[in-house]
Amino acid sequence: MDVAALADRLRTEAERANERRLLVLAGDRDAGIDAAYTALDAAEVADDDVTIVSSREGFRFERHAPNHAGNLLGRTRGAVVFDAHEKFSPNALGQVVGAVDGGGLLVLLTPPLSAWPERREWFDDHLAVPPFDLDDVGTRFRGRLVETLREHPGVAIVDVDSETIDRDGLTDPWPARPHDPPKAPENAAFSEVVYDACLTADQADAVGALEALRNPGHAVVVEADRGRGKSSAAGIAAGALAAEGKHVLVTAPAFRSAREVFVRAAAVVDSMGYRADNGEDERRIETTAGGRVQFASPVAAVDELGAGGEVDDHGGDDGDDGDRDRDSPDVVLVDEAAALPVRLLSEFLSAPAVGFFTTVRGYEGAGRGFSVRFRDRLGESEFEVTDVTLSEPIRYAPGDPLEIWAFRALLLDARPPVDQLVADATLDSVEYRAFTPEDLLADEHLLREVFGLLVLAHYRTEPNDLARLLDAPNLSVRVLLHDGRVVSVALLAREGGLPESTRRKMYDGQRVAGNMIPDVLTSQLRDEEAAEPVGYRVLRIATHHAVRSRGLGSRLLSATKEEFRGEVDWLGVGYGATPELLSFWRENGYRTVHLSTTRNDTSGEYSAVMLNPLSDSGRELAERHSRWFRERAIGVLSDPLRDADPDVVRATLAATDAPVNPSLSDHEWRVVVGASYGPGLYVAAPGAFRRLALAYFVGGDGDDGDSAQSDDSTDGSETQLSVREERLLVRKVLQAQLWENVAAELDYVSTGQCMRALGTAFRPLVDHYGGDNDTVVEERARFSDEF
Ligand SMILES: CC(=O)SCCNC(=O)CCNC(=O)[C@H](O)C(C)(C)COP(=O)(O)OP(=O)(O)OC[C@H]1O[C@@H](n2cnc3c(N)ncnc32)[C@H](O)[C@@H]1OP(=O)(O)O
Ligand SMILES: Nc1ncnc2c1ncn2[C@@H]1O[C@H](COP(=O)(O)OP(=O)(O)OP(=O)(O)O)[C@@H](O)[C@H]1O
Repeated sequence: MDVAALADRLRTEAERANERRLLVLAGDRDAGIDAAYTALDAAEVADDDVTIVSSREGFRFERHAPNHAGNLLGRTRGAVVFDAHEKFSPNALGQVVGAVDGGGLLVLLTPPLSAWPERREWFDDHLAVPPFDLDDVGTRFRGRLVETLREHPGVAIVDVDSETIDRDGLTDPWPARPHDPPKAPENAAFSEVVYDACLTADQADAVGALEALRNPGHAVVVEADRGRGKSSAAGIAAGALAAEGKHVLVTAPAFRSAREVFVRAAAVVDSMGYRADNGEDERRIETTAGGRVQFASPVAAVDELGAGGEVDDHGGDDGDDGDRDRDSPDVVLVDEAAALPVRLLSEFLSAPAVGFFTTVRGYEGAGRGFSVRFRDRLGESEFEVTDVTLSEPIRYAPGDPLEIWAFRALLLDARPPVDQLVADATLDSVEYRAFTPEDLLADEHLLREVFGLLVLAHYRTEPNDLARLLDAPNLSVRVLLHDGRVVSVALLAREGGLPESTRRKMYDGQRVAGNMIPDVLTSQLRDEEAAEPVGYRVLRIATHHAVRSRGLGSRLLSATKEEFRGEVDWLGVGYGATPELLSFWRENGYRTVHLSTTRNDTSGEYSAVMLNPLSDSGRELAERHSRWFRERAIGVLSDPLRDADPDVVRATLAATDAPVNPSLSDHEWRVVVGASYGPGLYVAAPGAFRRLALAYFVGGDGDDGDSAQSDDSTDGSETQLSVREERLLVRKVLQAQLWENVAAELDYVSTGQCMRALGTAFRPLVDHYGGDNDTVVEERARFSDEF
């Protein structure tokens, strides 16, 4: 049998079973490309149904460069040729696999399989971060990948150099069973045309469940693996709702993943005859009933909800301000919800009705913060929640061998241990362990648990991270085991220790990969010595959801600290700042040295950078940067960080290790005492109030960011303000917001009341920081009768 005959048989078999087949063409690149043409001709895939992903150009097929393989997400193609000879990445592989249609072929062009793992590749360059070089990068990911190719059913391997077929990949499958026909639920509210648009019974059930969103107070969660038609179900329901006059706001991490929603919504609106012309905007569909379906990025969608619909930002706005809509959405549909952080998802709970669409196992949205953490929160909300699962694949038959192979090769279905196995974990039952990449590779269970826990807890873990875990020379894994099962994991990246020449380059603005903390401290914060000490950055940490808040995360960090004391200068971390996480890191001895001045696009969070020194030079580094952070805090909070969440600001400052001396002049004290105890005005000397507020937040007079718990309570200590007062200090004094806005946000009945509350809030600060100052004592005495 030659390549042509093999491809023909693979295709015939694939079509019969409505499954996909994988044809690996291993060997010389040109010979592989020629063989791919031969195979596609023999398999009779139409040219316009083929996509090639390659760094080369000049094919007669649709072509994408490997770094744009994401263009295939959510698409359906008869065959995809993936040229892995140049610029191969695990992510790109994950992105292309899902796009192959049932009855179609994935053709993978690789170097000779026995040599591929050892070959130094483009992706390896990314793993060879200074001070490591290419020779330090492992070969395990590709080694494991090749093994899976040799083992899995449905995978054919041809050696194009010797023109031999190593495996034919034929499985002689049963013919595909037809889909159960979709049917409308009894007493359906949407019209029959809507259900006619569904492809499977599962999809019709999902649309039936989504009818609930016609009324406020309902939430629907649709879960499925990739390619089950969930975006389409969202689109069909969106179209039907818009045809009833509803304003449906659709959001997703990128418009790309929501495109299918709009295609289906447009088709439904058209077939119902409700389409209103709104030009060429593919992100907005209007209906003659006055409804619409409209896209907004997650952060813009949250703004739109918060602003009662005043913002109409959908990323590609052409700026026709005159057309801006002022009514807020009736329904929000969140596609690829699992790819969004829980904090952002929670914001959608302010919508009147909301649908969440999540991929359970797949390239995008692999993070399952959704199912684990957010699902509980949704259950506790006011919404009446309906869950639907789509299990029947639409593109291909259930049990498709290519899907099974991809799950295994990229660990898309990795999971932490089941809850029951770890439920009894305590600080006494766990054991701290270091695992090398060899250990992980040798024990598939362990690898799945470690990676599964990272995926579960972090919304951005992707196939490239699996390769990093196995091959990157700068990464280390530390875990806590309970009865041999992984309950807590930390992924550490070695950073710093860079030679002078590299430090100089960094200082001069050149990016040095894999050294996030030294890079921020050197290039942004202008410290040419910052990359000299060596440290470990905690890249990721996660505790199994069933055993959180038992001190395990903290134990893992303290054990790490003990292990590395004497070996490196610092431990550090950089992450999307939330009040809870800031408090977790602070409790574990990490101190703020930076809060980024731009928000993360997806989460909308500002990143905090924190250090925990282990040696004298680490301490010098941490102290110097804590001090600089304190010195610039007033400037950045009143400018780029003006809109940062006040609770994040409180917790960030509480985790700063550099006491502030407010040092007010006598005149400034008079203004502050006047505004607190008498008729003076804040505006007469805002700078003085800022320094006092900063001293209060940083100084830690009993405040640890979470001690002030109820809005108006205090912990009894003299200088402890209530949470509301602290927020007032952040918003008005540190962030220089307008009185009107502050009063509205913090529920003061008037700006006058808000102003008075600010004066009152400053009294304990005046007493504490100015208690020994003669001017303060005198001034305060003048007002003591009145107040
Ligand atoms: C670089 C990074 O990885 S930053 C991101 C950290 N990781 C994550 O957010 C993944 C999901 N979260 C988790 O896996 C865990 O919550 C961890 C790793 C943050 C903490 O692990 P745990 O074993 O629960 O830690 P531990 O029990 O020692 O400390 C818990 C304390 O952390 C704080 N905390 C941290 N995150 C949260 C949170 N999301 N919600 C509530 N409290 C939190 C609380 O103060 C909590 O104390 P409490 O339970 O008394 O309220
Ligand atoms: N009702 C439908 N009518 C026509 N085509 C459909 C329908 N439902 C799904 N499809 C097609 O099936 C494929 C998968 O559907 P869809 O993108 O909605 O699934 P998904 O679960 O969101 O998949 P992915 O996770 O890959 O984005 C798409 O090519 C889509 O066009």
